[in-house]
Amino acid sequence: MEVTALSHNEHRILVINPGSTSTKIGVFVNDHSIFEKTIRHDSQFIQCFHKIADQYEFRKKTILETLDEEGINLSRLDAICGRGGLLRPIEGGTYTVNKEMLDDLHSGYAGQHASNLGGILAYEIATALNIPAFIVDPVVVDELEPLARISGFSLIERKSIFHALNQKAVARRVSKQLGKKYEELSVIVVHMGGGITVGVHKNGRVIDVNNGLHGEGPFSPERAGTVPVGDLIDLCFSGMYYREEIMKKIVGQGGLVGYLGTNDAIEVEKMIEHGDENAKLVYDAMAYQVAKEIGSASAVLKGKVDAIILTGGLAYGKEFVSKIREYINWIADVIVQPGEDELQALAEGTLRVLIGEEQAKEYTNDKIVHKM
Ligand SMILES: Nc1ncnc2c1ncn2[C@@H]1O[C@H](COP(=O)(O)OP(=O)(O)O)[C@@H](O)[C@H]1O
Ligand SMILES: CCCC(=O)OP(=O)(O)O
Repeated sequence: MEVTALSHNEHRILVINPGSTSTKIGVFVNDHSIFEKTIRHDSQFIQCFHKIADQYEFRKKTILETLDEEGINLSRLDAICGRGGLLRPIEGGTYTVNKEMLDDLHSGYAGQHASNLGGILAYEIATALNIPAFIVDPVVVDELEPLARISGFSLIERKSIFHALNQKAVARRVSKQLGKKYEELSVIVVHMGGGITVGVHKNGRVIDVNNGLHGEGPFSPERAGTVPVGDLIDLCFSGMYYREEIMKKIVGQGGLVGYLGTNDAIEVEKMIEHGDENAKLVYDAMAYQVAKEIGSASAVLKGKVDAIILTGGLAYGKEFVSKIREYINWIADVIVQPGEDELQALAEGTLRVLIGEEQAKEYTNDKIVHKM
């Protein structure tokens, strides 16, 4: 690749977004991408690792080899940023990767999710280069209103676990397009990927959102979402399953995977094209549940919704999007922003700190959370 001299106000940033079956990496000069690559991993190989953190050595080697092949000079980097992680609940922003954060990511204190590797990889590669490591808007960004925390069962509090990074980045982008500040708007952002989360963004804060990992909301390509609770309890105590097996059926093998054996919506669309009635019913049900969640989010905003934004991989599906639209068009304008731009969002969050526009926040592990 072409090597150019950096001027004093240019910052070169490596960003790392570990997903369940891929690691996306990018190199940015300020907020301008000069290299991006999705490294795919064999899903059966990945599943051999007992804990997410055990994949660290393998993913690090793959990243470094890829950068080397592309001729990227690591010594010219100024900072590294990873997508993090199932940590304890924190407010949005850019965080320095510190020891307390690393302890929680390594142990999976708040749970197992591929993004736990983001902070670990950023830290390990950055430390060898003597440069800082950050994470931006991790999946545990928690800005819930007190009202939204009440689950209805006094032993369990609702949690904020969602696609915070992409939801906030897309909401900021659309606000700009609408000629307003993110902090002035009330929007509903629907990220539809492996998991599906519907966030209520009011004046720059996500005041309510479904826990998209193992909590609630619509079912998704690989997660069950809300399930009838009494029946789930019966299943748990039926003696037929270990805890890990039930958890896997909810996260990873739930949703489309459970009904149709695939998490790939494109494959499901092909099944429907070939006349598979069951696939059509299940796919329609997923759109129906997403629409119901949007309706519920619009009630949180008392109907004063500036826009509904559909994003994530499933937003590429024209039929799927049009099904959702049929139910929710009456609420507000629907803006479709397919895919995600998480690498860009990581670079922008890091840059805000490097140029002094924001100060990096410090993570502390003094909050106790119910472990999963
Ligand atoms: N063109 C497309 N049409 C319909 N569905 C798509 C399309 N592209 C991707 N998807 C689906 O989007 C889902 C993955 O979304 P993505 O946002 O990449 O997930 P992740 O949460 O892993 O980042 C998969 O079910 C995939 O099949
Ligand atoms: C854990 C909430 C965010 C999420 O579901 O991410 P993926 O869809 O990338 O697994």
